[in-house]
Amino acid sequence: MPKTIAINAGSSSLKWQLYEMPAEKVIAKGIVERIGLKDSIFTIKYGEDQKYEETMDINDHEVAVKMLLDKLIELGILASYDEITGVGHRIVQGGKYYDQSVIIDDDVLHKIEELADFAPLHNPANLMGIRAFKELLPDVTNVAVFDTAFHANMPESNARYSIPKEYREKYDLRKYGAHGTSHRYVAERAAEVLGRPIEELKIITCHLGNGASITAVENGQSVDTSMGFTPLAGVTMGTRSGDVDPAILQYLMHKLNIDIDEMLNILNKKSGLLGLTGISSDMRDLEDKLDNEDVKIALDIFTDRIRKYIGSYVTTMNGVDAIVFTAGIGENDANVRADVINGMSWFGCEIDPDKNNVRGEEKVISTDDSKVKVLLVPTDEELVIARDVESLRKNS
Ligand SMILES: Nc1ncnc2c1ncn2[C@@H]1O[C@H](COP(=O)(O)OP(=O)(O)O)[C@@H](O)[C@H]1O
Ligand SMILES: CC(=O)OP(=O)(O)O
Ligand SMILES: [Mg+2]
Repeated sequence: MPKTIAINAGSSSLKWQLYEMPAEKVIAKGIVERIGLKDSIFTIKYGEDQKYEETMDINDHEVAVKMLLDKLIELGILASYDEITGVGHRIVQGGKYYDQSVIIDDDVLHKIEELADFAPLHNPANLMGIRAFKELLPDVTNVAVFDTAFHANMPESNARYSIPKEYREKYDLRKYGAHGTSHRYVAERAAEVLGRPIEELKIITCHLGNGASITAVENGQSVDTSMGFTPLAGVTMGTRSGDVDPAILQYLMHKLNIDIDEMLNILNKKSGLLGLTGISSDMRDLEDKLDNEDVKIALDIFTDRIRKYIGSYVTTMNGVDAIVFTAGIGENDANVRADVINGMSWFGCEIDPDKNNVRGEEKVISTDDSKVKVLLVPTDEELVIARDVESLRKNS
């Protein structure tokens, strides 16, 4: 049976899942963390609860991929490399070029590279993943699945910034959004759970992971989303500021005597929950520290910004039928879900504390008479990637 690997490469990590297709069965999955640092951590989960873990120095993505392929054989998960018929890569930015997944050739590779400024934390890392697989498995089909694809056809009035037309046209300045694979998947699942055609629904999807974004989905299409030209915009995230007054940049750059790269590094990597608390970017490290005033305010900011985007998207769509929570925080954190929804009773939205007391399960968590349904839907970007690889591979 053909096997497909779905890859989500970050700057210092590589998450992957190996599927048997078309059965869509996960046969192994894992993560390589701390690539390029001392004591990289290599983990594989497979079979019935079996786990392989090793700590060693893994210098770059190619070494990580080589080790992954070797271990798949050593652990008997694969008999040979030839069993892998497709590799799918999560690519954050597809810019103006892509509104659907494509097989990666030299031109695609070049465009992903060209778009690095449109997703500086992500596209360069995604490229490292592609190059590593192309080097080690040169004959296998590689497919790019873009975070931006789902948002590519949003109404112009939502995608444009109020800046001079000449710059917009010359430099492709617009809202591209991100996490689209996840927003699309959870919106479709939510319609399924509610037993209604997605074409009839107005849905707001909240992808709350390390990066976080909110999307308005009408008629099954993304009509607006909180991330912008890059994934820095929108709600407060783990280390990213989300929306700020752009005049802060000039003011701080003068005060600190720093250049724009350093300024953006502060907004991308030192802000958000980490910057607000000075403690951690990880929600799990903050929730037991509510006696710390900065932590308390940071968590209020986190949920408040999400609630404001939801409110604005209710206006964008002139209504909402369902609000969906997903990703690391959205799937695991009942307090965040409750804090976001409590205070929205004015438009008929009420969470059921008992139903909400759950983790990672696909279900409705609003009260029976809540006019707007609230759902928890675990995302599965890897499955969407594997499906796209399989369909492009078959048709190529
Ligand atoms: N049990 C939990 N409670 C609260 N937050 C959690 C929990 N588990 C994971 N998270 C949060 O999820 C985040 C990671 O989400 P994830 O979707 O995996 O992010 P990414 O794909 O961007 O790496 C972590 O930063 C952490 O804050
Ligand atoms: C686009 C984005 O923010 O992705 P991630 O959440 O994986 O950082
Ligand atoms: Mg993610």
